[in-house]
Amino acid sequence: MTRIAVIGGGRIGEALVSGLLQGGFATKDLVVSEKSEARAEALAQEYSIRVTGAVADAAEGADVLVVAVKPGDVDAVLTDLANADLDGDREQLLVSLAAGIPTTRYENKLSAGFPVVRVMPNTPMLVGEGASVIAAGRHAKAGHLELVREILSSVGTVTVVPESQIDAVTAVSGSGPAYFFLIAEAMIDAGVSLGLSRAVATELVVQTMTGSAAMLDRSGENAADLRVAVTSPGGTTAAAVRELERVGIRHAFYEALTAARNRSAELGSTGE
Ligand SMILES: NC(=O)C1=CN([C@@H]2O[C@H](COP(=O)(O)OP(=O)(O)OC[C@H]3O[C@@H](n4cnc5c(N)ncnc54)[C@H](O)[C@@H]3O)[C@@H](O)[C@H]2O)C=CC1
Ligand SMILES: O=C(O)[C@@H]1CCC=N1
Repeated sequence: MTRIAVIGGGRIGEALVSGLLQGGFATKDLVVSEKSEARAEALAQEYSIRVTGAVADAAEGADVLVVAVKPGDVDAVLTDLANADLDGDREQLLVSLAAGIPTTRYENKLSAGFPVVRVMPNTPMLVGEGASVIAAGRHAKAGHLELVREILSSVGTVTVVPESQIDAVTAVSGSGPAYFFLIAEAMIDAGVSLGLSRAVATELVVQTMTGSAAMLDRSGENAADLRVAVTSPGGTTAAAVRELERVGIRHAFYEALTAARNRSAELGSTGE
């Protein structure tokens, strides 16, 4: 069985651990390295897995090293890995979940030829509905991509792209859940302002979003056609859409995703 070390047990590290365990991954094949003691204790309790404070301790004996720390902490992890007494006989693979950080940053610090796969995950992996996008580094072979695909497919969909597209992917699916939650929040508040209880507004918004996402996924129709089907001539939806267009909702999304893409590229060059 593949042994996985997750370095950084924060929000995305925990989402991965939780998703993998729910998908049937064995607790004995999973170890987390987490530098916050409180966080380490909480993870060990919640998931009954081994959690250690030392990166090297987690990395030794693991087949796959998943880096899930903030971009600014990646260099410190790489220094720990470079100084660790890793098992030279074992073929290891490094998988980076960090936004912005290119595979070359890892390749330049690890031993020659070390395979690296860059991943942009998203938090719905916590409930097995993640969208993970993977890109091969210079030394990653088809078999390495396949292994990463196999691991991540237990927590959602997996798409392969060239690394040059990962910043754009980060803007769409990595940050995407936040846009979605922001819209949900705004719709709930708007429902409350129209006199609905928060409980009723929340229930309606959650089901409307779940149902609409299911239609988009399963109906075979595109988003524009599905929206048109709800928009009766002279009706309520047309009145609402007119307001959304007046305040520039499309332009807002173009600008927002461009800002996220640019920020991802910036994280790659500065790390902060
Ligand atoms: N939160 C999200 O939706 C997404 C996050 N990401 C990426 O995942 C990475 C982690 O993000 P979050 O989980 O949100 O951050 P976070 O701050 O919640 O988690 C990072 C964790 O790493 C730990 N850590 C830092 N340095 C460490 C070290 N040297 N050894 C062991 N543990 C260490 C911290 O104590 C913290 O618990 C980032 O690089 C981010 O760009 C990618 C996609 C989505
Ligand atoms: O906001 C961030 O930087 C991370 C990367 C994608 C989602 N969250």
